[in-house]
Amino acid sequence: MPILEVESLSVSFKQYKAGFKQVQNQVISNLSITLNAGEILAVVGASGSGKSLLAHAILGILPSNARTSGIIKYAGEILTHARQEALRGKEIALVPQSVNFLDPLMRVGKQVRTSVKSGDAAALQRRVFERYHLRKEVDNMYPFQLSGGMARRALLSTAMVSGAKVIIADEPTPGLDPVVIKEALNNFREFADNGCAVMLITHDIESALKIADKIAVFYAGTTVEIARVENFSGHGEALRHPYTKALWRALPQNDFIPIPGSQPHPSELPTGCLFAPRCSLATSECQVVQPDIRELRDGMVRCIHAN
Ligand SMILES: Nc1ncnc2c1ncn2[C@@H]1O[C@H](COP(=O)(O)OP(=O)(O)OP(=O)(O)O)[C@@H](O)[C@H]1O
Ligand code: NI
Repeated sequence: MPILEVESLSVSFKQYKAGFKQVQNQVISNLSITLNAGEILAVVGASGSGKSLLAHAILGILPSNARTSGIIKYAGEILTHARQEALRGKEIALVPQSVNFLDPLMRVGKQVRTSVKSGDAAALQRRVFERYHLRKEVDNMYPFQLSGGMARRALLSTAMVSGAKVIIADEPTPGLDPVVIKEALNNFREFADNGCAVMLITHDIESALKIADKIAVFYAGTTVEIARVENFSGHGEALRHPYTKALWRALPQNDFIPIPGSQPHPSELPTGCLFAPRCSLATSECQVVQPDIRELRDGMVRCIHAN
């Protein structure tokens, strides 16, 4: 059952160029994604591909100069701004990419306790801190007294005790030691197995493959492929999009060959397929219009040549 649906989301920012010329930078284009109850959907893609902006669009915390179009639904109903505000931190929790989201003036134990909606807040907070190896002294510390890794564990704790149905975790693990990473990933899996859902935004495809059900691959502000994790095997024969195949082959345990070229900047997106300038399959048709995302072999792909 879909718990969160994003339909044709586009996000752009007005930018001023030299000579006060205004341009509209398209940072997310026509993006659709569904998150089902019981599922972990990993979102992977290069830096600047729009992953955090998608998270912020779902939570309704995009900067005020962002212009958006498209529909986001939660539990089948449209997420209006008022509903986003009412559900934020309650039914939909964010593990933010930046540790600056912690309140600098509140002791971290208290911050975590205030996000508990039902049950014994003090006991839940201590239990989650223990799980993430945060000692008793940490309860009374202020964010500036924490290391980056400790702050990240406090942010994870906040989402875990919130009682949310959906957790959107934006790069939750960098800087954490492997034991804590494993703990956090297991927590996400348990959370989903209890009928909730997780969107796990990460650069770490290998970790994502261990716990996720599906992987959405982002490129230049849109999804090029959504595939089940089982498709990531061998030489990537079961994958659909040339970019996904190339990402898979670029992993150290595979061919470890980087993909030549780089992702286009939002101010200079190609008119046709966004990946065409780097794609060995590109034909003249690919230069004309951006392909729609379509179903293919129990997955989704945005490429006219994929079969
Ligand atoms: N407030 C803003 N104004 C203008 N452009 C922005 C703004 N915030 C983000 N962008 C641009 O939107 C694009 C997508 O940014 P986003 O932060 O979503 O990327 P990301 O995929 O999360 O990257 P990373 O992996 O580095 O976290 C980038 O090109 C970024 O420069
Ligand atoms: Ni990001």
